[in-house]
Amino acid sequence: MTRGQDGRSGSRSQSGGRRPSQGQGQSRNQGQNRSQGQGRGRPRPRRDEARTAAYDLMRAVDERDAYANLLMPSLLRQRGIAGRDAALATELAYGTLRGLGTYDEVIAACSDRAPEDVDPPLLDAIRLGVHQLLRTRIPAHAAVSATIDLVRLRVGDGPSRFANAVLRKVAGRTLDEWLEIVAPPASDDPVGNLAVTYSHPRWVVSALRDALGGDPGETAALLEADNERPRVALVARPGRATVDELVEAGAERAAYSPYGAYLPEGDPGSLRAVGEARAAVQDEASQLVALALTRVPLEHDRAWLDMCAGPGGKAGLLDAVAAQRGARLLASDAQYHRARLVWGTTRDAAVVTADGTEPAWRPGAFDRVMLDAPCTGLGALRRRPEARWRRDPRSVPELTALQRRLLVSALGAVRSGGVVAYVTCSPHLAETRDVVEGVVEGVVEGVVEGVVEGVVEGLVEGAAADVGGVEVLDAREFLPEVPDLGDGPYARFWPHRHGTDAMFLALLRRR
Ligand SMILES: C[S@@+](CC[C@H](N)C(=O)[O-])C[C@H]1O[C@@H](n2cnc3c(N)ncnc32)[C@H](O)[C@@H]1O
Repeated sequence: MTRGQDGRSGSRSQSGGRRPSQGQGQSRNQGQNRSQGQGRGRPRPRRDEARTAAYDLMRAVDERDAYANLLMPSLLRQRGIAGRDAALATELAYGTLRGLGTYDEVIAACSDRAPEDVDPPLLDAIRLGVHQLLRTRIPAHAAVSATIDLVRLRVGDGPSRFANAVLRKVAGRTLDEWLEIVAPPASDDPVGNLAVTYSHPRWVVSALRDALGGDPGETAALLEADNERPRVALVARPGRATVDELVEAGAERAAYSPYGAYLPEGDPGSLRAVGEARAAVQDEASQLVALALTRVPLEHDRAWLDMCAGPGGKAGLLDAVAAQRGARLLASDAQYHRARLVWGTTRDAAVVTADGTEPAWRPGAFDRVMLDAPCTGLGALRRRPEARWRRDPRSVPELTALQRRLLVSALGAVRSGGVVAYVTCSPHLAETRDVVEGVVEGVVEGVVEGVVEGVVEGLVEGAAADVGGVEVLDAREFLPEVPDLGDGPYARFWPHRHGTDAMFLALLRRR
């Protein structure tokens, strides 16, 4: 996994070039690698299935842009790795991918070469070793020798000497001790300090901090939560499954969503309700933003639209609620293969492939519209271990322009008095507050004029701000069971507050 310029979480100059003196860093590991004799007569390297699988996954992420969480299950299955070995392989790969921003700083401090000058296959193996040394209870000698064997098998004998030298130095200190050395002081560079400490790109730290109002303590809590593996959340689609059914199958009732449950262990696909698409894996905040849209009282309530529906998580829930109310959902996505997935999550909905910015429906046709907009996904970093390094801040302006156009189109699709939910799984202010305020103020660059009659100026402040053509509802009022959703009128979910993805919800009513 390479980190681009913008994604870099720090550099040697940031950490002031502070290097541990030679000889330091060997106490914990001294002599532990003697069995790794050099040169001839060296024992053949042993292949460790869990570590090899973790390493191969990291290489696939780097070389083929693979998604770790999608590839890992099939890789484990193909190799017949199960049980504790599968858990170890997954923990090592995901943990290393998440932590590599920190680990590269430590590697830089232990080597004459900057990480970007190290051959990527070798660098990945060293990162895997550093993760074991600094974040697991694997004994140092086992972590080092297993990594050296891995390097010899996958990269070569020569590079194993470099890896050995680096890892022996790394092993001499704890993670906290290394952070004292490699993270820039918070007083000089608060963003850099958080970026190195919690292994996030600087620009992501800045965006998340701004979204949290600048509070450094809360930003740290969020970044820490991003490094945890999320619990498996389930939704029981109403009228099709019940939470009781999921609880009987081993799940625990969710804290907030009336349709939610958490599965502490096991494969959710093995649950009967999930196999029959009556229930599904779905983040609790995703459930709640969809429910909030359905809870806004409307006199006439027949036609619902999910404008960016693929792969169909929210559409599955909206479809089930609509069926209970005698309403009908149209689920649409610009991409055919994404729209096709919605067939699997819905029963009664009509599903089409359509570009939301060029509506395939007549204006004002719908009572409720869900716009779950394409976004940077900065709120779902827990789910994809490598995602934080892949996101590019240069994509933000392009995304926000699309989000504005889609929101204008969504407001055009809803009838007078109808309601639009604008949702992102990103808390970035540019993608959330600024998009809504921009559209409400009528500042929409490059949008066909007149798509939405009556979208007029007005600043969104406080609860239920009335802004002429569009009324911004206080979204929190439709989620009374959830605390700490922010100052309104939007609802903001956070991993460190709610145990969910960071998700943004604005509810807009056409006048
Ligand atoms: C955040 S995802 C939606 C997730 C979905 N609502 C769910 O809960 O499973 C955004 C979706 O928007 C779609 N999309 C992107 N641009 C679009 C456009 N111009 N019109 C319609 N859909 C679009 C993408 O293909 C993607 O499936």
